[in-house]
Amino acid sequence: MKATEILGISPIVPVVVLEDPKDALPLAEALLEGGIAVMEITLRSDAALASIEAIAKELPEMNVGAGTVVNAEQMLKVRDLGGNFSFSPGISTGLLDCAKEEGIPFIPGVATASEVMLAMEYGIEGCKLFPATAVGGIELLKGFAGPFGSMKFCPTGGVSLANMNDFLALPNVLCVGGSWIVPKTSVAEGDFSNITSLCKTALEAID
Ligand SMILES: O=C(O)C(=O)C[C@H](O)[C@H](O)COP(=O)(O)O
Repeated sequence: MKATEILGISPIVPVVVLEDPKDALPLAEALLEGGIAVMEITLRSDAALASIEAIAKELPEMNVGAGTVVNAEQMLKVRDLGGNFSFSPGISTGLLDCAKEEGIPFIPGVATASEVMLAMEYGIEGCKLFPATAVGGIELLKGFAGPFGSMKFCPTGGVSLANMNDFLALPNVLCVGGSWIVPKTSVAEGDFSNITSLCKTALEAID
């Protein structure tokens, strides 16, 4: 699947931190029940890789990938475990070369015009804007739309129910990423039905 197709699966990409792989399947099921069939599990915890593996194996209807991928070794590991894509908070030639050589769907994080141009040199059509609100948010995306008319974005970092529609209204935004849809406390308490409700609330609130 191309990176832009991944960004087209759902208007909201949940950014997930899991502390225990046993939470992976119930969480993926809760998101699917809430209408969201894509999830980014960040490699910030020891549980991440096992969680990606479990979901890829047991729930093929969920498009699961990794976030916080910062080197090629991680990108290959994610692919080997069945992960469908890699998101990174940033962009590097090490990651770009690996994704290109191995045909791995890769959504790099960008925050400047030069980083967008580096992505374009590698044929990338969809980037994460990170950290979206801190680097200029809506105004920056409007600015990028001029010189980089064909580049699509997934703003992430500071996006929430309150501002998601401002981002989704922009023609160069395919989806938004956010952790608000999967509160750590709900996962810790096993309150997966709350996560399903948060998905439904967010999807219904899209203009
Ligand atoms: O880990 C990555 O790959 C990242 O790019 C970082 C996350 O996407 C943001 O930390 C989510 O931001 P919030 O929704 O504001 O919590």
